[in-house]
Amino acid sequence: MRTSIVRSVQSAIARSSSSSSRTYVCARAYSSDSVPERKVAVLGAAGGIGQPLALLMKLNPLVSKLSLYDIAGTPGVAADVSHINTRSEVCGYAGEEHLGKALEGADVVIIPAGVPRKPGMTRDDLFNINAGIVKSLCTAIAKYCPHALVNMISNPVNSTVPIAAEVFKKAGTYDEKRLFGVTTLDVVRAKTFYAGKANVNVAEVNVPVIGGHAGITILPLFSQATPKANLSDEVIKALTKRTQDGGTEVVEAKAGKGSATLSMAYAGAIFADACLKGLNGVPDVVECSYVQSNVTELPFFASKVRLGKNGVEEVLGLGPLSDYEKETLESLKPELLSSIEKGIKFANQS
Ligand SMILES: NC(=O)C1=CN([C@@H]2O[C@H](COP(=O)(O)OP(=O)(O)OC[C@H]3O[C@@H](n4cnc5c(N)ncnc54)[C@H](O)[C@@H]3O)[C@@H](O)[C@H]2O)C=CC1
Ligand SMILES: O=C([O-])CC(=O)C(=O)O
Repeated sequence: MRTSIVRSVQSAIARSSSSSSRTYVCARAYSSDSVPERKVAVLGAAGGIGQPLALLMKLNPLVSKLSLYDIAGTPGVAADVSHINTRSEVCGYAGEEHLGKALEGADVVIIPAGVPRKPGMTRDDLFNINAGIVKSLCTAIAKYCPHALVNMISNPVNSTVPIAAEVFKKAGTYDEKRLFGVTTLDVVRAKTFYAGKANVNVAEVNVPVIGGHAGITILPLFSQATPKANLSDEVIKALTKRTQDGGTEVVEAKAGKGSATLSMAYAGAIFADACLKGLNGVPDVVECSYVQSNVTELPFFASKVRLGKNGVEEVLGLGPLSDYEKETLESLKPELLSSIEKGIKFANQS
């Protein structure tokens, strides 16, 4: 992903001698026969995450159609990114009456629609607003692109993914292989924080992160981190806590102006790229994601997942855990279960 973005940017700069100005909503750049046609839709594309995510997906050579949907503001975002001379055609859709067109034929739908946290709030405090948004967007997905891979970013992810599953079940379109809670930002943070403490090249670091995506439900497995480093128990605990509180660290630093957007867009682009590679048959694509799972007794759980032509090819096991990780895993289960149940209840009563 990193290499392909750099290549796209480099070749875009090399080709930047002439660009025409376009004022229409859909703009085609150029086509390529070497990779399959893939449509990616971003719902909430005019927001803090949506805009940089739209940029990063426009730089992805695996995307042939980029569909940007929001309740307002998307024609401007679409016109802007459409001038970037990369493969994809870009279309901007604003307003619910255009949601069907935005979704039709999508292979991957990324959902960063909804309100972000302010200081003092938990992700669960977003439930009342975001649950309804996610429910209505997923109802439309079931209707217009029931086979798309859905990348859920909207918080609280621990509940919005079960809501999506229930909506799809009711519509008769649920396929557990195609629904993903995006927890990649937890992995991105764990890698960065670990590299800093272990004094290793961050580009080589791998750290699985399991559980869910809120506070103590986020469990980075530093015992499995590579390259190996001899970190003390205290340092591992501090790294775990910092990863769990990474979102809050950004919310506080932004002081009322929202939560992580740029790092989230990066993480979302990494995960969508992995989904596209899996769909295209690239072997051994593995990312952590919050999916329907039986690796624990909880119905949804984040762990390493192998991606393939149908979405989830295999939910991988947790591997060996340290005593600290075993204890932390047990203590996160009640909160995660209650967030899952809250989502299921919401979807079935409203
Ligand atoms: N999974 C993760 O790791 C992360 C998740 N998030 C979550 O992502 C969500 C979005 O965050 P930001 O982009 O910062 O918020 P934002 O407020 O900047 O953007 C949200 C966008 O969603 C749009 N929107 C609202 N209702 C909509 C609907 N019914 N259909 C389509 N679009 C709709 C808004 O118009 C807005 O443009 C929040 O819930 C936030 O908590 C944020 C960071 C990390
Ligand atoms: O903390 C938040 O509200 C946004 C988020 O999920 C993150 O940054 O991990």
